[in-house]
Amino acid sequence: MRIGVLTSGGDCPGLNAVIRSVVHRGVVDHGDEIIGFQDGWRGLLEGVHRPLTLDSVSGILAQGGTILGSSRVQPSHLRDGVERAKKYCEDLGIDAVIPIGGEGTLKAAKLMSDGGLPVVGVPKTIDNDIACTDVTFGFDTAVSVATDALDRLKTTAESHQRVMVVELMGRHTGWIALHAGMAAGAHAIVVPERPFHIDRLTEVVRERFDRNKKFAIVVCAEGAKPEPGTMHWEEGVKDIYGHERFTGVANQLSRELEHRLGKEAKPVILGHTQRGGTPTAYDRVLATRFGWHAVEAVHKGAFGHITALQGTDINLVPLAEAVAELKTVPAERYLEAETVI
Ligand SMILES: Nc1ncnc2c1ncn2[C@@H]1O[C@H](COP(=O)(O)OP(=O)(O)O)[C@@H](O)[C@H]1O
Ligand SMILES: O=P(O)(O)OC[C@H]1O[C@](O)(COP(=O)(O)O)[C@@H](O)[C@@H]1O
Ligand SMILES: [Mg+2]
Repeated sequence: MRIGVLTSGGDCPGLNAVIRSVVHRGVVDHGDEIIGFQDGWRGLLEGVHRPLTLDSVSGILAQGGTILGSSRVQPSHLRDGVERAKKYCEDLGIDAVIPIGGEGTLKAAKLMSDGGLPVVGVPKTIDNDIACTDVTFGFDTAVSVATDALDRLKTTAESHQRVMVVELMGRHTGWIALHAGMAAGAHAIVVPERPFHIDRLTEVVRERFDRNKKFAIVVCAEGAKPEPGTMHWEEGVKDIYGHERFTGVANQLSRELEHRLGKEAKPVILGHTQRGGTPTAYDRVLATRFGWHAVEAVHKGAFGHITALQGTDINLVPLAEAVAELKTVPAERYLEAETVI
């Protein structure tokens, strides 16, 4: 068979491990030809591609980023391009496409699949918010990077009796903040699923100083917001891809906490360091398994599905189910964290 592969949306440690696995399983075990589209859906819409051989994927297992590049394309442009993408694949003799991406990419994959393109998706995101899969690769790496940063911030915060307000990624969900906050022993964790009340947050930090503690670490997901009407809040505007441009929860929160507590509060925005660089061993294994199973699904003709980790098995889940809703942090998971902060 001839199989196309592309990476789309925000990059994520482990993308190269999936690409490598698709090439190995396809070429070595099935005698397939693998074609890589450049820069995500744009490569498919504009016809920019190259063959991927065993040599092209040699040495990329532990490499961050994606050798295929990624991009964002306006959804309307994508909707208009379904027929063009199909025609292009037919002309190239491509039997199936494996898009690797987050919830946006998988919505685009569903669009293509509904339009008749044979597609098997592979979910990726450091945010871990895709429904139907217990975990996405990239999440473990992001949590490790964030935990290491929090550990380091604790020692400098203590030396200067400061509050550190650390902003982690997590546009719609607080999985990275929850896990890194728990792993590093943060003193408050703020997530988008649970709007915060500035009075309560201030009290948590004040009580800590009252107990003669010398510092506090407040972890917040970038998409976290206050309960409406409880503090002045600058809302972000949406970009042309429909993503909110955040105004900086750490900046706004640290200003407010400093004002209320009379203690120095520093904002720290970890940003893209969380998704750059080498994937952890866990993410390399999960990514490799996803690639292997995506090729199997193509050979079974199981189009319109994504690979998903359920327990320890990799199963196939319909795209429609995978994009129906995001996997948010449930209240009981937040309660477990609250007990130890
Ligand atoms: N609702 C949608 N319908 C069709 N295509 C979409 C939709 N949302 C996003 N996409 C496409 O998928 C691309 C990647 O989505 P994005 O949210 O940026 O990244 P991710 O796949 O990591 O979530 C977008 O640039 C766009 O082309
Ligand atoms: O800076 P970018 O590339 O626009 O993306 C930022 C977003 O991408 C992420 O890192 C991952 O989100 P996706 O998996 O949806 O791409 C988010 O945590 C973050 O909000
Ligand atoms: Mg997205």
